[in-house]
Amino acid sequence: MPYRAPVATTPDIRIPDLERLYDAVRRRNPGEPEFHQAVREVLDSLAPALHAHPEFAEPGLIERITEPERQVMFRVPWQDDSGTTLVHRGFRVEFSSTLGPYKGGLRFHPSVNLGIVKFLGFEQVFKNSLTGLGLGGAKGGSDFDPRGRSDREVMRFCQSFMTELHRHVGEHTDIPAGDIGVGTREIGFLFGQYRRITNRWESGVLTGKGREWGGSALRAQATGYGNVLFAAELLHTRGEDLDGRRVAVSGSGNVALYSIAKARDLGAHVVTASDSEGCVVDEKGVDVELLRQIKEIERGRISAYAQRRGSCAVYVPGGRVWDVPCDVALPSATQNELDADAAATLVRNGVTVVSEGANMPTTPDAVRVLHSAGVAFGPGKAANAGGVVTSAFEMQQNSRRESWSSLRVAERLALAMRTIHDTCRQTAERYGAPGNYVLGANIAGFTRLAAAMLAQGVV
Ligand SMILES: NC(=O)C1=CN([C@@H]2O[C@H](COP(=O)(O)OP(=O)(O)OC[C@H]3O[C@@H](n4cnc5c(N)ncnc54)[C@H](O)[C@@H]3O)[C@@H](O)[C@H]2O)C=CC1
Ligand SMILES: O=C(O)CCC(=O)C(=O)O
Repeated sequence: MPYRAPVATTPDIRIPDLERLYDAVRRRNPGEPEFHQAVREVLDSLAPALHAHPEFAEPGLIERITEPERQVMFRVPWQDDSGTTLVHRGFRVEFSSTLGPYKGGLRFHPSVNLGIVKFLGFEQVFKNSLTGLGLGGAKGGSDFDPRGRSDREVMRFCQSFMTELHRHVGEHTDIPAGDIGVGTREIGFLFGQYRRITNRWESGVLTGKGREWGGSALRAQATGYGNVLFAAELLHTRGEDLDGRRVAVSGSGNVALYSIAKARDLGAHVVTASDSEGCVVDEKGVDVELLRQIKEIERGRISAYAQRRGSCAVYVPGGRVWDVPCDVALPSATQNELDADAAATLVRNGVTVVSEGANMPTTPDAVRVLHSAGVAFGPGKAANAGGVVTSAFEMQQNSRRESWSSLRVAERLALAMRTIHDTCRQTAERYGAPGNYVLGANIAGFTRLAAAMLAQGVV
């Protein structure tokens, strides 16, 4: 069903002028287009909620929601293997602690800047609220690129990063995890330095830890697994399932790898993967063990996959996976990787479900194309929430000194993804936009957050 964004134009003076609020956010945060985009999408969803709940129209509420509680920027000096001193920039944006301690990942990538971290932190607040768990929202990272660096260099960088970050984090304050460029290796180095500086075994200070030192079963798999479970829920609403479907996945990192593995387990045929230099098309179905060996163990490029896989796989330098015909598309690499042109191609080729493993991978114009064509669209705030949900399981295990089995975590993750799906679906219906999971996710996240903010006063 075509969806028209309900920007408030009502003369009802109790409803804030969302257009004016958006302009103010743009003015206060110049040069941060990703943050503007994330705020715009949420504000465009809110008019029905503000009409139904005049109490949420309290002056200043949306201004507070769009302004981080705290933004930390710091210098990260370190020495590479040749002894050269390099200086990077570190960030932690603690966006909201209304619903619990700040929670969200760290991204190490050359493109990281304050605006990127703010967009990710803002998204995280709504995602975490939508899960129903007691988690606030934050994000952090650095413009450091771990790619091509030795383990020792990554260790020295992480130690320097944590030497400043430790002042701001803690199991009851702010609990970082991984994101692009930050996996179990980086979390290990960060945790080691935190323990050394503070002289505390505080396992709950980071999630995504190794299994032997406080990590949860399935945390590494959880975001990809969760997104595939969410896509399956979207298919179920149409009386379909993943069995026998052709699936296109972008990326070849943590989220992409475990999306491919889970989709394959559920009988789907995954035919693509990519990195920032190109994509592979594998008509026999992506060999996830080979891909994992190349990307996670050898830390190589995806072109090596086609070389080693044989004639069924083709490497397309600079190619995009969205040109490959598929029933289900799972963008799992980075923001704004699926634009309106790619969405139109997917629609022409008969896609029925698009579910976001990455954060904000689909541009607003592309979402409009997909909605207009009746494609079921799962926004990242909902569809990739399995990662942070399993981080919350890790925190529960840490505080109780427990270690849950994979089966127990898998059952809880599946239940959480079903509940998040149903919450989005029912909220969209209740607020007059059936099938619009963007509106459903944003309003469900907003109403819980706004009610808690009103209860806690102006802070
Ligand atoms: N790791 C997690 O638990 C969660 C991650 N996410 C999101 O999922 C996405 C992927 O994150 P991870 O898999 O953890 O990171 P990763 O570092 O393991 O993998 C990132 C992948 O994206 C690819 N990539 C990066 N920039 C690209 C570009 N410009 N074009 C094409 N490919 C590009 C990289 O080659 C790599 O394959 C990000 O948007 C992240 O914010 C969301 C929720 C949780
Ligand atoms: O596990 C977490 O704390 C956060 C994961 C994350 O960064 C995300 O959901 O985007």
